[in-house]
Amino acid sequence: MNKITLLISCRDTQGIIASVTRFIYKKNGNIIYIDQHVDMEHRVFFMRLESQFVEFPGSLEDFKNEFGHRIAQQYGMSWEIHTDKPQPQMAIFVSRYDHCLYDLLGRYNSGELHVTIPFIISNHTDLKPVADSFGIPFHHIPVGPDNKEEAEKKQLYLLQEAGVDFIVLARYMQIVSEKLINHYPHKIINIHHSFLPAFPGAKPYHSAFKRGVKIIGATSHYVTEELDAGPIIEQDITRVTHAHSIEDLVMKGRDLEKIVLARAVKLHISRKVMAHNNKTIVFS
Ligand SMILES: Nc1nc2c(c(=O)[nH]1)N[C@@H](CN(C=O)c1ccc(C(=O)N[C@@H](CCC(=O)O)C(=O)O)cc1)CN2
Repeated sequence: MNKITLLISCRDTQGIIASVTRFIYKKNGNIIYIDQHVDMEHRVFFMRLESQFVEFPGSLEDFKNEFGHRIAQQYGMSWEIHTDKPQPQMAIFVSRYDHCLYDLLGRYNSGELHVTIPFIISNHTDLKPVADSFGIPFHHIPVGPDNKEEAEKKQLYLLQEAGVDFIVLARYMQIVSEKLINHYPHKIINIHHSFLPAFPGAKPYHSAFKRGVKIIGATSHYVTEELDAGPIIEQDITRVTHAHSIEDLVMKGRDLEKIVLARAVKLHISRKVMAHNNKTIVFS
């Protein structure tokens, strides 16, 4: 069975759903999922639709061209059509912390993540044995104050050569540049180890401990140039008390980071996230 996932956004007006579903119907598609949201403040309409086809009507390119000319242009839509095959290519960037990397590779190994991981990139060599144990190529690209541009050129070459679709920063402790972000707009997913907007930056657990908070959290967001300020995809929290040391906060936080990052990555893979005005619509 052929399945497509359609994501659209456009100025809100009457008849959008009717026009789109009629087009799918005329192409003998069976709609198996449909959800929509209207940003009432900005009058913007968002929709996610999945349709199955017993026999896909011609080529995907022809389908896209016809949808573009007959429907999307009429409403001034931004739109994407995705198929389940080929699986998206997901690159992982990591530094020295291994908990998110192990979690993602474990889920990948058990078939939970419908992606292909072509390689892992790191600015340190510490986690190469982890990559080796899962049989995934590991590229060590050191990053220092004097070679950030050169390092990113190497990263971009590997990413483009492998046809990478999106990047996961699994506790990658380097600021990525506008150049890399512009090549992958809303396609770089970071896990930040705090309940944003509280405690951005490299040492949130220390800041949380010093502040004496009673709740800590983790946030997964799309990366933008501004540090830890991109559209939030997923968050979660846990309660802490005066009795918890910084080390306790770090340990409790790690579990949250793994869960939140995995949820965000799976939502992205399922094409259930649409970014708009530095926020996200996350379909169920
Ligand atoms: N352009 C962006 N790059 C990155 C983001 C982001 O939101 N936008 N998130 C970070 C991850 N991160 C927190 O989640 C983070 C990573 C690193 C730092 C930091 O201050 N790094 C120092 C160097 C630290 C080191 O070498 O260990 C630096 O780069 O000068 C803060 C927050 C990933 N990149």
